[in-house]
Amino acid sequence: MSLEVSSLDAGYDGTPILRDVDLTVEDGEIVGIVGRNGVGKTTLLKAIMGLLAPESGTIRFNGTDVTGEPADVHARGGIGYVPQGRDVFSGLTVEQNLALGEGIGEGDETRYEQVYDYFPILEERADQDAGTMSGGQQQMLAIGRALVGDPDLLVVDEPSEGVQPSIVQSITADLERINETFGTTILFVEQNLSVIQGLSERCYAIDHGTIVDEINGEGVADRQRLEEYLVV
Ligand SMILES: Nc1ncnc2c1ncn2[C@@H]1O[C@H](COP(=O)(O)OP(=O)(O)OP(=O)(O)O)[C@@H](O)[C@H]1O
Repeated sequence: MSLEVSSLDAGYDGTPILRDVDLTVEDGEIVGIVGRNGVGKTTLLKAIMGLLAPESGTIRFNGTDVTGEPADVHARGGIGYVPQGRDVFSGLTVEQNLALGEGIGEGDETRYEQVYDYFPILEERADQDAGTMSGGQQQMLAIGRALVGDPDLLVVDEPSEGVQPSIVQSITADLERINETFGTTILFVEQNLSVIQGLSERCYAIDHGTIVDEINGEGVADRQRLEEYLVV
């Protein structure tokens, strides 16, 4: 698995948001994208997912140019997406929500078992409407739904948002375990310092639609350096 974004420009209805974004994710890495509200983090993930057509630049997945390909092509090619706000279907059961992920990738029964192993609460609540679950449980469901499709790359938009602090840590640990056990590469957006520090091996800071810093190993442990790019 490899993801390579080069000189990417993207925006909405002619309003530029992302400018000249370069970013790479190597096989097996966990890479974070950090930055304040409204700097373009979600826009970047949408462009990577094919939900927003770039103005210019290229997105390569496993060496293949996928720029401008629609989202379902990205999904079938091995990129799973956990959108901001999760987008679970409240009126569908947990199991029905998971099944939506199956249609996308090459999921099979074994994947369900693995997802239920990771998130036992999803098996316990399989027949309940997703809308009856807490924010944290819905986040687990959204991650589970992406995993059912057996992605090589999991793209996660603000996993801590709307999740109780006590559950944030467990979701962080789950993502780490998914990376270790399945070898799933993870690219995530986050503003929560402890999640960023707990999860990222490396991260990019984004401001006004541009990558302004690339922070490696020791830098990730440097709270002050990260706080420059976050609201504290
Ligand atoms: N669908 C849209 N149409 C027009 N403008 C948009 C749209 N979505 C986002 N924007 C604008 O693009 C800019 C970047 O938004 P984006 O959601 O990518 O930021 P973000 O860093 O993910 O912020 P947050 O952390 O609040 O989600 C903002 O100015 C936002 O108002």
